[in-house]
Amino acid sequence: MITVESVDKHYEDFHALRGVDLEIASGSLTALLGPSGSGKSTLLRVIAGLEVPSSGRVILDGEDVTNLAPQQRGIGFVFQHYAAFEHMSVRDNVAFGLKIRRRPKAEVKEKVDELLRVVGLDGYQQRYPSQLSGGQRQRMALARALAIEPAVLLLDEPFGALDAKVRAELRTWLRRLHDEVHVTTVLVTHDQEEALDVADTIAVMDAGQIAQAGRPRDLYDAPASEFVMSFLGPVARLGGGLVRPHDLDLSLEHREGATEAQVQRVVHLGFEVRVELLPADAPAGAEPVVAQITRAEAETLELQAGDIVWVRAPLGQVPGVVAA
Ligand SMILES: Nc1ncnc2c1ncn2[C@@H]1O[C@H](COP(=O)(O)OP(=O)(O)OP(=O)(O)O)[C@@H](O)[C@H]1O
Repeated sequence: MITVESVDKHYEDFHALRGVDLEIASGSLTALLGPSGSGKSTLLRVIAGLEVPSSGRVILDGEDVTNLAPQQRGIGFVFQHYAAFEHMSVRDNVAFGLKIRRRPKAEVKEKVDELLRVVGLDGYQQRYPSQLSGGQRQRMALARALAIEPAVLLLDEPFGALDAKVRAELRTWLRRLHDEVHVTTVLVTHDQEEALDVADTIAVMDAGQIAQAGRPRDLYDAPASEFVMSFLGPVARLGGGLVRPHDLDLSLEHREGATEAQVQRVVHLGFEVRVELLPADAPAGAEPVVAQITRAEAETLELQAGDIVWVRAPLGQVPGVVAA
């Protein structure tokens, strides 16, 4: 268990972390999610011991480590741009931490082979980093971080520099790797899809504070604020409140609680259909309200640009009120 207790971090006159309290369960995969500058990396670096908090404590498995150096914390770290030893083979890169700890040769070889299998780089032992793809380099970085059997694995946008397809593959892979090795993992990301896909707990950060922490589903279904709601997925603003586009209900007749709107555009996205609507009471120049409906619904309604429809939030979810 990692406990972050009332942590503040000031950089001269900038207040980067503001009273952060967070509990990270042993064996979990927790994502720190938030916009650029919200303090994700700073919090990760405080947990790692690369930054000393201005006040507050970091407790690892019951031990106050606030004043311990990073190498005394049993932590593996992977950054976005991994600095590999370019003149060393993949085997030697992964073996590095074990050799420093003067482990017997046979044990090192066995361990490195096992790790390279786990990260899907078996057979790459003799290659050099320059002969690997970006995704393979990051997997080698993970193998290297895992080699010392850290109590905690900290990942700062580890796939950030890679293209979207490789990122998606690697996060599926990371999830499976985590299921296999169960090391307590904290992942920094600004990508909500990545966090929802991979993490079992998400802590959403906003301006140096934890806006909300919990299971991905709970955050998605019961966001504590408009900030959390809009950060975790698409939103539509209707009658002053936020709703999910797929929760909007369209009909051709007036219904209780519905708002009259004109269809601006109907976009077919395969299975789903996006309907851009302009509410009758919208001020001039307002952004359209986007509703997401199924193809079958769109066919039943026979929607076309220019049509008048009635749109409402789900019953019981009054626009203007966000679940607390
Ligand atoms: N060494 C430093 N000196 C001064 N200010 C800093 C320092 N490191 C970070 N900051 C500031 O602290 C704030 C939080 O930075 P941090 O890197 O933690 O954000 P982040 O959420 O990880 O952002 P990103 O997604 O862009 O990496 C930023 O406004 C940043 O400019």
